[in-house]
Order: sequence, then structure tokens, then C-alpha cells
Amino acid sequence: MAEQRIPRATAKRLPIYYRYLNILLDADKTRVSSTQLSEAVKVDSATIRRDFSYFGALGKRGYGYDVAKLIEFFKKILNQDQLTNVALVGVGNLGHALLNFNFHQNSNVRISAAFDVNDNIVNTVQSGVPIYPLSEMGRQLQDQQISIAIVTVPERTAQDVTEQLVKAGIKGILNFTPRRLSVPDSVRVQNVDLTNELQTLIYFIDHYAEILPTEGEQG
Ligand SMILES: NC(=O)c1ccc[n+]([C@@H]2O[C@H](COP(=O)([O-])OP(=O)(O)OC[C@H]3O[C@@H](n4cnc5c(N)ncnc54)[C@H](O)[C@@H]3O)[C@@H](O)[C@H]2O)c1
Repeated sequence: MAEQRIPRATAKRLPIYYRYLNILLDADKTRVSSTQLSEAVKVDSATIRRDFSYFGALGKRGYGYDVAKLIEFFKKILNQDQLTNVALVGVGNLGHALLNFNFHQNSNVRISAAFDVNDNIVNTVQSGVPIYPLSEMGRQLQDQQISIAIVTVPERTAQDVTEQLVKAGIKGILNFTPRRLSVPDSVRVQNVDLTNELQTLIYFIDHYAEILPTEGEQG
């Protein structure tokens, strides 16, 4: 990832830009203006220009941005020029869905190892991903150089699993459980809560339907 600190809202938009730039490249487009990008990704053009300026990517007036150069640029920032392996802990309903989805069709992230306590699925391969017992977590994470884990275990075991992940050297956790996890400062947790997202959406539709979303809410 980029060394410089960028606003969280900007970081969240980078994959959206990257995906659309690849669509342009596939369509043999060599350049794009911030206005065209804005219409496609539904982020206002001033925000796009500001986002790009954090990385020193400055468009030329009357020319716009060079698509291939931007892609190369974002590829590095997003680590798309190398495959990032991530682990999944808890292969139940949600875990299975994520395994089926796997990420590598759309990005250079893939789930390369999954862990569970259920004897019926441990030591099997699901959607092309091996499921290991928890006892193998430390070794697998180290061997596969995995530093990110997705946690989809029941809430009651989430903290315990987190502690094992931290012990195994994990640096980032994508937490799907309702439990707010305690981790050392060196570990970053990103919470995903579909109910919360839906409620936020309902709130905005009910209260602000006529107002365009601002930067913080977009993307
Ligand atoms: N964030 C969201 O939007 C969202 C949506 C749905 C579910 N969830 C949450 O995701 C989690 C999983 O939900 P689900 O429906 O897939 O549950 P599930 O019961 O179907 O699956 C849980 C899996 O975790 C395994 N497991 C239990 N203890 C474990 C441990 N200590 N180590 C490793 N694996 C363990 C179980 O064997 C099972 O395979 C729950 O916490 C649920 O609340 C979140």
C-alpha cells in the first residue's frame, strides 16, 4: 500500500477508480477526463481531482488523465501487481458464500486458506480452497505469508479466534461478526455490518432523498 497517509474516504474510492479504468483500457480508451470519470463512478469531479492529487497524479488541462499511466499507478498503490493471499476463519453460511465468490476474478486478492473447527469440513477443499483445522493456523499463515484474515465465526468465538490470529502475526482483520474486537494497536480491524449499511441507506433515502450524497457517504 501507499506509504503516505490518505483520507479513509479516498482509500475506499481507489478500487472503484481502478475497476473503471480497466474497463476503459479494455475499450481501447487512452485518456479520460475527471468529468467522464465522475459520471461513470458517481463521485464528483472535484473529489476525483483531489483524490488523485494525493498521489501526485495530475491531469493535464484539456487532455485529462492517461488511462494506462493511471492504471499502472493504482496497480502499485492497490498492490494489484502482486497477488495478496488472505485467510478465512469460519466456513459456515457466510464463509461459504465468500469462498464461492473468491476475489481473484475481480482483483488480485484471493482466499488461499480457510480454517474451521467442524470436523465435517476440515481437511476438505471447498471452492478450490483448502480448509485447515485451527491447530494449523500459525504454520499456514506463516508459510503462505498471509497477513490478512476474514473472520466469519459465531460472535461468541470471535474474540478468541482474533487472539489466535494476532498470535499468528496477522496485521489486518475483516470482521463480519457483530462483536467489536479488541486488538493491539499494530493490528487493524475493518468491520462489515450489512444491517448497519442498510439502515444508513434507509435513513438517507427517508431524510435526504433530494440531496446528492457528499464525499463521506459516497462509495
Ligand atoms: N456482517 C454481516 O453483514 C453479517 C451477515 C451475516 C452473518 N454475519 C455474522 O457472520 C458470522 C458467521 O455467520 P454464519 O451465518 O456464516 O454462521 P455459521 O454458524 O453458518 O458459520 C460459522 C462457522 O464458524 C465455525 N466456527 C465456530 N467456532 C469456530 C472457531 N473457534 N474457529 C473457527 N471456526 C469456527 C463453525 O464451524 C461454522 O462453520 C456470525 O458472527 C454472524 O453474526 C455477519
